Amino acid sequence: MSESNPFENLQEQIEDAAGFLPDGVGDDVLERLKNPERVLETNLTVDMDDGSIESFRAYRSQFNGDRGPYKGGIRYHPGVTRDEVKALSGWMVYKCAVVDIPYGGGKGGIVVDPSEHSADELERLTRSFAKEVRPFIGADKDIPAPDVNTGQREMNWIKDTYEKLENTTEPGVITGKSIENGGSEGRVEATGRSVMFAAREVFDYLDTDLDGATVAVQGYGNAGWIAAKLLDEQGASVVAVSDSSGAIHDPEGLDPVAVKEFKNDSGHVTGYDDAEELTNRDLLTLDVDLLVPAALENAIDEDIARDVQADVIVEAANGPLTPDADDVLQDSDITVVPDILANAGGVTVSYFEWVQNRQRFSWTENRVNDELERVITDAFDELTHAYETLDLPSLRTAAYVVAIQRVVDAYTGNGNWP
Ligand SMILES: NC(=O)C1=CN([C@@H]2O[C@H](COP(=O)(O)OP(=O)(O)OC[C@H]3O[C@@H](n4cnc5c(N)ncnc54)[C@H](O)[C@@H]3O)[C@@H](O)[C@H]2O)C=CC1
Ligand SMILES: O=C(O)CCC(=O)C(=O)O
Repeated sequence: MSESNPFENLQEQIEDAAGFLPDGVGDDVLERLKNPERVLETNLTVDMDDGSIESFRAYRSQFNGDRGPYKGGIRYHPGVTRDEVKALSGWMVYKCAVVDIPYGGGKGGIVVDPSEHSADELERLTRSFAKEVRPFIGADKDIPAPDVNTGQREMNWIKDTYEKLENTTEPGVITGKSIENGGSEGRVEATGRSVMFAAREVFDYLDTDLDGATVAVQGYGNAGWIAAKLLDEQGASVVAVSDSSGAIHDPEGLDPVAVKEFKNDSGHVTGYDDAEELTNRDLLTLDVDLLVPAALENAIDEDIARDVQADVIVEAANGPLTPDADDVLQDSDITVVPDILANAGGVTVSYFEWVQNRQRFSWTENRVNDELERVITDAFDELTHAYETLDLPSLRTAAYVVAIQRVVDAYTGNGNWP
């Protein structure tokens, strides 16, 4: 994986796109668009099961709140850094803007390898984080959600801690909860589902068929495995998948559900059936119709990009391509559907969860999925419209132009500028 700094990459993406805004944007506003409003950085001290105490660095970045409360997930990973969290919070701003949901962007992270801790230790760590961020979060302030290595369990702990400390019931303080705790139908599948919708829309736009297309998926967690399953249901053939253990390949097509069951039992995708094993790099350069990076940022750098053979990339992960890789792929006429649209299903259904929590009224799974489909297809149409009418260099630039314009309009509409 490249050492490229995700925060610098985010800033480069914003700067590049801002140059294409029809009315331009002043330098002072551009600085605001490129930098977080505030970052909480703290140390969590947590009791371990053996009686010792360990401390963990933790962050919450609130990047921009011009369009609504800060919104974004919480990541548990040993590689979390302040700059990574800042970048992820910035991508949330433009993601919420491109799908036009009324949120700003935020993101949190804790430097921890969850596989090295018991459930009790993770609960104490999560509740300690919730106590630390409590003054800054709330259904109208900042609404966390799941990201890498966090899910319903952690969201339930945060909701419970917050509500006890505030002596209230406020399920909308966090999304991605279990259904019994106020979660929404369809949230677990939402990120992978929007990746599938984005793939379907771009294949249609390019006048090619998703039915029968070959697909490689990097990362077999929440986003990757659901994308693989739903793409398979659309008739695509998922020929390769990977996780941090390595990659597996079957040119005849893998069964995504059977691979997931194997991973649930064994902890990894490698060793599945008699599938050929590949390196993680080999998976990224397979000759497939569609490549879905669904692991971490900077998975594809300039060097790997030169060897990519896929015709289309749909980004399930946040920031999986470095800007240099993006340039190489553009020169090779490989179409990239950017993360801020393709994986926006997660936050969109989080928004539906928040709306349901506020209304104290639950939607059916069909309603959630239908509304999600509408949001993603409308956003894809707006993006391709901007791409064509403004003659923009890539769909990523188009997504940022649409999104930045919305953030600037909200900021200036508040009477801030010019
Ligand atoms: N969970 C969600 O709702 C959303 C997630 N995302 C993004 O999707 C990406 C994945 O997130 P989740 O699926 O939630 O995380 P997850 O923790 O469920 O899964 C991550 C997967 O990536 C694999 N992985 C890690 N390093 C790898 C490598 N070098 N090569 C191959 N596989 C590798 C892991 O083994 C695991 O299978 C992240 O970039 C996240 O920010 C984006 C929007 C929403
Ligand atoms: O569901 C959410 O609010 C945010 C999900 C997230 O962290 C992301 O889209 O990267």
